[in-house]
Amino acid sequence: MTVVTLGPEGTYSHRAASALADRDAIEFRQSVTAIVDAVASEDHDRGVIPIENSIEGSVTESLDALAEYDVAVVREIVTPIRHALLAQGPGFDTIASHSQALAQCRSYLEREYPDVTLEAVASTAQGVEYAREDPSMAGIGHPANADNGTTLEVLAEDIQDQDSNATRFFAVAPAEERSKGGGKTSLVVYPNANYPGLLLELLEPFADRDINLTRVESRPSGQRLGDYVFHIDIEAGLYEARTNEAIADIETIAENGWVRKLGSYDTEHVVE
Ligand SMILES: O=C(O)C(=O)C[C@]1(C(=O)O)C=C[C@@H](O)C=C1
Repeated sequence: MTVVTLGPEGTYSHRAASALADRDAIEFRQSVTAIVDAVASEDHDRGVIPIENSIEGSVTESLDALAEYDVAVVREIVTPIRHALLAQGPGFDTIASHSQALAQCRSYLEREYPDVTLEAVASTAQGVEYAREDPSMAGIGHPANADNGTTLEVLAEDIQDQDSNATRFFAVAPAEERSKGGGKTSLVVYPNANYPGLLLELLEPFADRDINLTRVESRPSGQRLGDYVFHIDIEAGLYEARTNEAIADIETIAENGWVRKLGSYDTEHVVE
């Protein structure tokens, strides 16, 4: 099985992808959209993308890619995120990392480095690679990246704003691998409508059947201001009659738009 995820080597996405395949079966892309595209066009069997962080919330590029491409979600991987500050030495003037990682360390950075320039780059490991090439830069990423090639100094560890920092990743697969088995299901709903009580109507079919929601997120549809796509995760599988009844109700409400069933899956917690 070949897996594609966010590169270069050493990203948190790479660490999560290691739960699915050996290191030599993992390839890298520079963006989440490119990963989902590679799976939708069946260049790879699986893609691993970050979905949501406990401090910073949704990874919006991932949600938008799931609304745009027809792929299945086949597994959820939750990992702790513990960031370190890596550099050739203390004489840097710029800190580069993924925007999510910079945001997860906001308090530390404001307190310790209020005058340093923060630069958002494609991934944490990319920021660390810049620090490896340039003594005026530091990177924020997993501390294991210090020894990837040349050795960088670990200037500080555990710099995330909360010790409990964790990110949820989805393993995505080609659409025909969509599964009905699993304790959770993800849906993307575009009602293409706007009237009082629409969101309430969309959620009632779950409440009526005692189905717990684990996430509701709205993203702009891109069509017009105030028009939304809803990402809904529920604690029930597509193998259950109540899930299919609730989805049938939602399909009626969204008759002028669309409902995408991303599939059912189980959650795995990866500690390291
Ligand atoms: O840059 C990385 O290392 C990633 O895998 C991306 C990402 C994200 O997009 O949330 C993954 C986990 C952390 O929350 C920080 C960054």
